[in-house]
Amino acid sequence: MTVMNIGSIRETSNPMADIPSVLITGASSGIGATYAERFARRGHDLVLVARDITRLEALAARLRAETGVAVDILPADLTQPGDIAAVETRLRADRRIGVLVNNAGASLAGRFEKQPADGLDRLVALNATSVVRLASAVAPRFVEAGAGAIVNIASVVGLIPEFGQTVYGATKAFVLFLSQGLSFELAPKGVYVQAVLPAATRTEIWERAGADVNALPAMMEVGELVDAALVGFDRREPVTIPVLGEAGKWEAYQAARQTMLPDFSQIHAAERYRAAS
Ligand SMILES: NC(=O)C1=CN([C@@H]2O[C@H](COP(=O)(O)OP(=O)(O)OC[C@H]3O[C@@H](n4cnc5c(N)ncnc54)[C@H](OP(=O)(O)O)[C@@H]3O)[C@@H](O)[C@H]2O)C=CC1
Ligand SMILES: N[C@@H](C=O)C(=O)O
Repeated sequence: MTVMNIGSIRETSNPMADIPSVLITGASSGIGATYAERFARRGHDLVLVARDITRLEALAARLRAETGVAVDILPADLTQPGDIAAVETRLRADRRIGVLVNNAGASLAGRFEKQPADGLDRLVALNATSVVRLASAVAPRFVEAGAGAIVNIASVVGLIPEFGQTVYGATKAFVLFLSQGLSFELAPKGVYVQAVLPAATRTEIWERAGADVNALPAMMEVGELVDAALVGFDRREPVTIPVLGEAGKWEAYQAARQTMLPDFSQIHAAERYRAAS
């Protein structure tokens, strides 16, 4: 089996050599738990982060038994400063960790004017602040090593203000922008950054937000989502949108955005904004 090391792709005949550990947030269910299973089957030791200790312990025991990899659990509520600090410390100190999967996240039911400010604050803390804090914790060590990978789970909703999940979508737009910016800054230094944009995927996020997933339109199964995201990961794709059939549509979107850049260096208001004299 050829093992590709993250960042600098080195091939080795020894299947157990140079396989970095993977720290996955939101690993107790859904996409995170599936990433844990897939990376364990690839031979990566794991550090699993979430709040539910019982579920983390059960998953860890199963993966140890089924794959033989080492699995640590690190219970943490990523909206709580003391807890996220412990995860940051692990990321800084544990030099075996070569992949960070920033997956933990939630959505919030209701329309903006009905959503409580405290709920919105927690949503931003989990979906956005925790992502940037954990990336910040690990980036210096990855840059120093000239290798490493940061996988940030965004969402297609971050591209759809019309979807009506405004703050959730805003957090996902933040994750996408953060990932693209980090890729611009860190890829030249050997660090791979991937934004993954799932569409609707069958996980507990729906029930946790008060929806009946069985009453919703059909959606992707979580194993198919993660397997597609890992195809993008293995290709070192900076932005992976598993449901997008034509890569050219994303490339055209990026190109259209970049056509505006020369205008952003203008020092006078555009003609269309000049008050009629
Ligand atoms: N399912 C979908 O349709 C889509 C999901 N996504 C994104 O995928 C990611 C994973 O969600 P998904 O698997 O669907 O949903 P799940 O609800 O199944 O998983 C969410 C995970 O995040 C953890 N989590 C929730 N709150 C906290 C917290 N405060 N601190 C630490 N961990 C927390 C949960 O564990 P615990 O409760 O044990 O803490 C759980 O492991 C999210 O970022 C989501 O926005 C993106 C697009 C589509
Ligand atoms: N989690 C879903 C919406 O709530 C999504 O990101 O599609």
